[in-house]
Amino acid sequence: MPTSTPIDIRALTKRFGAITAVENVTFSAQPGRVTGFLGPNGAGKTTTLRVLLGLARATSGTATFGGTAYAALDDPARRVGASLSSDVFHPGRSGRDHLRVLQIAAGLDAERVEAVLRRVGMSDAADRRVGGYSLGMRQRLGLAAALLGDPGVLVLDEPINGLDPAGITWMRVFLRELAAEGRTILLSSHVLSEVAQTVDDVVVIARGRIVMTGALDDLAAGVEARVRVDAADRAALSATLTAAGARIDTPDHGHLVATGLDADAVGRAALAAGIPLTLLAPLGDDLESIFLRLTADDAAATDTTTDASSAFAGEVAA
Ligand SMILES: Nc1ncnc2c1ncn2[C@@H]1O[C@H](COP(=O)(O)OP(=O)(O)OP(=O)(O)O)[C@@H](O)[C@H]1O
Repeated sequence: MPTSTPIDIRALTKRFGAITAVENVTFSAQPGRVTGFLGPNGAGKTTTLRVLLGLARATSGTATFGGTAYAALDDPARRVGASLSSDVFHPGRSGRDHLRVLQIAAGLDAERVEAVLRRVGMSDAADRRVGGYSLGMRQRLGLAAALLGDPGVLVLDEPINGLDPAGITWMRVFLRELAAEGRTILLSSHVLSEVAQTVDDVVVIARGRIVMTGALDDLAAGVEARVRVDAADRAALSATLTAAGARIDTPDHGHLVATGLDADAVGRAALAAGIPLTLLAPLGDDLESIFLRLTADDAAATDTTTDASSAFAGEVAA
């Protein structure tokens, strides 16, 4: 059984000259769980992971494995496995040779190469040149490399990016299995829906700052319902829904949007007031829409962002 430790990121800030890539980021990832580190492109995910893996230096704050920085780990290859999207594979080298080079450099047994090839289902393709691999095969090879030292902690940058549906299912089952073995798994993604069925916990980052941490369920649980609704007598509908406790927002696609009541409550309020509805459609309560509202690029869209984040049951930083 590999030795597993939590990942602890505390008050991490990383600046590149005038650019602040990551600001005061704090979160942890626990053993036995898959933690999704989620945010749009450029949000600061890769920078955070690079600091964690000792590939970049923090401007301030710490990123450790149970209190120990990567560079200070006794036997890093056996403790932490990583796969970064920037990893380069020599295109003329076979998958097996790529792993051999890493295995030798890390001082691991040669049999580990065959073990990880089997584990990621790449034994048959192992003698082919990496240059001819599909993106899915490269992802598997990256994962095989991360697993060489049978580490208790896995740090994976966008492991699902570019996979086809069968590949996503395979990766999901595999990562769940690795977590069930007690490993700490931190994976980044810019698409929540791709990892929603894989992760236990989520850490959402936008513009270098954490906007939400908690269990995946917290993401959906605290968000106010929104309903697109309309009636021939829009003024009467608006007054009725306001009286029932909804806020009526700017028209969406030319219709009213009621926030704070779900579709059932909106329908009942209209019925009680004798207002025939011409439209009643729940809005934006699928996970991806919530994620997009939370990470909206337009920082001034704080109406949605603040409303949504302040309602989270999980720990929230504005
Ligand atoms: N070496 C660097 N020098 C200058 N700016 C950088 C450097 N590395 C990253 N940045 C900037 O820091 C910010 C965060 O980038 P980062 O790559 O960490 O985001 P990300 O969330 O991983 O996005 P992506 O998925 O696109 O890689 C971006 O504005 C990026 O341009």
